[in-house]
Amino acid sequence: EEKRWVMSDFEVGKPLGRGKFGHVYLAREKRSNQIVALKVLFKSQLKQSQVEHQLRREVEIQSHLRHPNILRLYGYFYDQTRVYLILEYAAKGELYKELTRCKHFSERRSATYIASLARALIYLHGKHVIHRDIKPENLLIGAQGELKIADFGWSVHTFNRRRTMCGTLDYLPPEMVEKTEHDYHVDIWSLGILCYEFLYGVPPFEAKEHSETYRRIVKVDLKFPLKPFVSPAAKDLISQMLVKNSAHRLPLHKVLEHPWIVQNADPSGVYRG
Ligand SMILES: CC[C@@H](NC(=O)c1cc2[nH]nc(NC(=O)c3ccc(N4CCN(C)CC4)cc3)c2s1)c1ccccc1
Repeated sequence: EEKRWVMSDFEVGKPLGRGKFGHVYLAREKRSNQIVALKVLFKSQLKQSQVEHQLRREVEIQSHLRHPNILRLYGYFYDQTRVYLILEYAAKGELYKELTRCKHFSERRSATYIASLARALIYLHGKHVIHRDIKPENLLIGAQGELKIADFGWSVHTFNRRRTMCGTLDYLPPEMVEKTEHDYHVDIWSLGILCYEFLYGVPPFEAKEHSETYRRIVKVDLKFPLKPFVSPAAKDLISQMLVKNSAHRLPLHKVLEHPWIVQNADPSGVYRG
């Protein structure tokens, strides 16, 4: 079944966006007329950042995953200078742009997204995969408004450890900031950060200086602003996920049973507005 894809199999359309090491374009696979997203990464940039092994892992992991809230990776190919990933097209675009536009999400929308992500993480952890980079920039919205986890660049199989993070610190749990051992509980922490950011529009430990964010994370200096109004049930869920001791974080199946999720999440996992 491993088909060898080439550039001429596709008709490339408009640029959809950009990320680290490259761009992503709308494309149509000529034989099937299937619309896809073609992610084009530059080998030169991958090499100088020494992330080729990470990309291989991203492809290896994402190509074997099948879940409605995880973006499909259909295949890949490369030429002299670039690597191409053939990805599922998420027709409603990037979640972080939607969050910026709305400032913050309603409790129903937030709970619906958090429930979808919890289900996706249960599936991932069941396959011994930790995503480790759950944040708005890595979330896309499908044609029916469903959430899709994209960009498995930082994901790992639980048996092998690694660290050296770059980018925002905001989403890192204490054990990763303190560079101690970490496991799948890191994704529960990130889900808590995400829930807070959906409801308030900013992550909980945001600060001007990295050093200040670091201090607030390791101290779990969690504060709930008075505005916008957020229900006590939502705050209770967030407080049970943002716990320093990773073993005491609310397990994902308990997240799905939490009253705030039960009362606010749309059972279909799709937010219809
Ligand atoms: C998450 C970053 C990552 N992105 C992917 O892998 C991506 C994979 C993938 N599949 N579908 C996408 N869809 C879009 O990017 C998209 C953007 C805007 C859209 N709209 C504009 C507003 N309009 C009102 C509605 C339609 C629709 C779809 C993306 S991004 C990445 C990483 C490295 C290099 C490039 C891209």
